[in-house]
This record gives sequence, structure tokens and C-alpha cells, in this order.
Amino acid sequence: MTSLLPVDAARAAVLAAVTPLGTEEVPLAQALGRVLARDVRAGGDVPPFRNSAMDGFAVAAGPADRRLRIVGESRAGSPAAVALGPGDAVRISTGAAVPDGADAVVMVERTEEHPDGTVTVHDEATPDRNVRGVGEDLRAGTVAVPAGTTLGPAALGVAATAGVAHVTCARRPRVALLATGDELVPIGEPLPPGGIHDSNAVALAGYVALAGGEVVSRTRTPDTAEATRAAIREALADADVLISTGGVSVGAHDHVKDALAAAGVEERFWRVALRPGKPTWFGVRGEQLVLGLPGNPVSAMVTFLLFARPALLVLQGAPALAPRDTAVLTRAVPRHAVRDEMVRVTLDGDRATPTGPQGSHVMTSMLAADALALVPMGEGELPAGAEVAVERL
Ligand SMILES: Nc1nc2c(c(=O)[nH]1)N[C@H]1C(S)=C(S)[C@@H](COP(=O)(O)OP(=O)(O)OC[C@H]3O[C@@H](n4cnc5c(N)ncnc54)[C@H](O)[C@@H]3O)O[C@H]1N2
Ligand code: MOO
Repeated sequence: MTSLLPVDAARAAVLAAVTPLGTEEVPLAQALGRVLARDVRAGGDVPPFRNSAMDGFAVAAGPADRRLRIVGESRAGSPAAVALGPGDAVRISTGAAVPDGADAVVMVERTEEHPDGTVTVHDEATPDRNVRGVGEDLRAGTVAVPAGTTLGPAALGVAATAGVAHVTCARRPRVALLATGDELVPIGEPLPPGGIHDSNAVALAGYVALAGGEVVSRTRTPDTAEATRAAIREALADADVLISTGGVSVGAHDHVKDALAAAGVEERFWRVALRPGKPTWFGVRGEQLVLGLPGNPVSAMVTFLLFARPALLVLQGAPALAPRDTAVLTRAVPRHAVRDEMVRVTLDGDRATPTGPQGSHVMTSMLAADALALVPMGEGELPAGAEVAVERL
């Protein structure tokens, strides 16, 4: 057998071939999940003005149990027209501007209003009590969200409050998905003898979307050399990344590698010391990346996560990999002699429990998985209690 490439070397080879894509302006409301290419800086101070953290009375600093004259009101969106003089108080709502002359807000529960238009405040008003200062959250001109951030809901909110309506994001990788196999039947259709539903297409499309990619084509091709060539040619016409499944092993009907060579894709590696995922193939055509993933559904998902996902992230200028954690196996796991195994595990704190049978066709082994635990190749088994490296999903 030709030698198998170690998992980390395979991943390094993929990442070495990645050139980050360009950038584009994206309306903030459409930027969820996008990778920020340029820092978002605060256009002004946030909060932009001194405002109240409570409904109550704005007062000058002073002791408890003072009786003050109510001279006006400051509401959110409608600042008070008056400034406070000695002995004055202004009725104030949460979020409303604290008027000039006021140092603090006494919450309404700690006050007592009188029919003559005065109020007794029962709390001491220490300076800035219940007052949110200008720029407490963000200072004008400082970085509110750094480049490289994948924009989640909170980052969108921060960018909005920083006064930004458009953000500069990495272009989304355009991904073509190609499922090969005579046996494949579109999802939802009845299965003929020997047929199986094309689950890879929908599962991988989901992973692509979660990694920020855009699926630009989904094709199924039968196992003939001509059809595979045509499908690959077409898929490569308009994609940054081509991800195929199936047809990369050594069977008589495995045409993917030849078809990729015919399309001018240059092989970087084939076969990894990995279970599941041994026949994984990787190549490039110019800046286009091509991953030929194994057909077995678990192998396709695991190799997507190990190789394709980091590539998609780096194409977008995001960090490729979170550092591996360590966990302790709760059960013994048999080791493969010449392949590292990515065992699907649930995590309870640092305790890793395999999700059940680990065959590369057992799709439900992925369902409950929190992480992939790396069980290194070797003799015998890795005992319960052994430490393993885990990659969280
Ligand atoms: N003689 C050998 N046979 C195999 C070897 C080997 O080294 N020598 N390696 C095995 C390993 S490991 C894997 S992994 C598979 C990978 O084979 P292929 O990538 O060529 O995949 P196929 O043979 O086309 O399909 C494998 C399996 O997956 C099912 N499949 C394929 N596509 C889909 C899809 N889109 N949705 C759902 N399921 C799919 C297919 O029906 C097969 O059951 O090769 C081993 N054999
Ligand atoms: O390496 Mo294969 O992906 O185990 O079934």
C-alpha cells in the first residue's frame, strides 16, 4: 500500500494551498455569520450622552433625605429643557439624558413625591450613582469589533451601536458540491433495489453554510468516466472550492481522481492515515481547491470538518482551528494499527464517551457528538482513563 499521510500533515497541506479571497461591503443586517475583513471602529462615544440607569429623579450629589423641587422631566428621546439649580430635581426615565447640574439619579422606589411638587429622596446621591457615563462602553475611534471576527448577533449589535450600517467582509467561498454514485437517489424519492438517499449533499451543504460558504451548485453524477468528467468540468467552472463525495477509493467504478486530473486539477495528496476518511484526496487548480471526500457519510462529514472547514475559514480570513482540548476516555477504544481514528464522542466536562458504534456508515454516531476524539494508531486498545486530544464540533 502507498503510505498514508498523517492527519496533521494533510491539514497543513490543505491550508498551505489557501489564498484568502477578496472582500466586499455587506449591509449590517445581512452580515450574520460573515467574517469581518476590516475592524469596525466606533464612530462616536457609546453611550453618546450621560444617561440614567433607572427611572427616578436626577439630583445634585448630596445626602439622603433631602426634599427637592421638581423642575422638569427628562424622558428617553426627550432631554429636559432645564438645568438643575440648587435644591432642584428632575424626573427622569431609564435611558434619558441626565440634565446639566445633576450628578446622580435616585431610583423612584427610594423617593416620595408630595402634592406641592416636591420630592424627598431617601438615598444618598453619590456622584455618578445610577448614571451611565459617556463612552463607558466604547470610545470614539476605538476598535469595536476586530477584523477576523465571525459576526454573531452580539457583534452585529455592537457594530450597529458603533454607528455602522455596512461592514467590510471577506467574500463567501463559492462551493460546488458533487455527489458521485449510481446508487444515489434524491432525498424524498422512493428507493429502488440497491439505491440509497443522497445524504451527503444535504449534510455537507449544511456544514458549508455553517462555515460561511455559499453552495453554488449541487450535482449528482453516475459512476461513469464521461459523466464524472463532465460534472467536474462544470462544477469547476464557477467555484472557489469543489467538494466531491465518493469515487475516490480503489474500486473499478471510482472515476473521480482521473476526472480531476483531466480537468487540470493537480493532486497534492491522496490517502490519509485516518479513520474514517482514508481515501481523502486533495488537489488545486490555480487558486481553486478540490477536496475529494470519501463517499461513506460519516467519512464525508469527518473529513469535511477536518480539512474543508478550516480551508473555508482561512479563505475568509478567519482562524482555521481552535486549539485541541484534552479529555479522558470513559471507555476503552480499540486502536487501528496504521490510522489515527477520529472517534465521535459526547463530552461531559472533560469526560469523553464514544457515541456508540463507529462504523463509517453509522450516521447516527455523528448526531449526538460534541467532539472528535483523536485515538492515535497503535496496537491493542486505548484504555478507559486515557487522555485524548479532542476537537470540538
Ligand atoms: N478494496 C478497498 N475498498 C475500500 C477501501 C480500500 O482501501 N480498499 N477503502 C474503504 C474506505 S476506508 C472508504 S471510506 C470507502 C470510500 O470509498 P469511495 O470514496 O470511493 O466511496 P464510494 O465507494 O463511492 O461509496 C462508499 C459508501 O458511501 C456511500 N455513499 C456514497 N455517496 C453517498 C452519498 N452522497 N450519500 C450517502 N451515501 C453515499 C456509498 O453508497 C457507499 O456505501 O471505500 C472503502 N472501500
Ligand atoms: O476510511 Mo473509511 O472513511 O473508514 O470508511
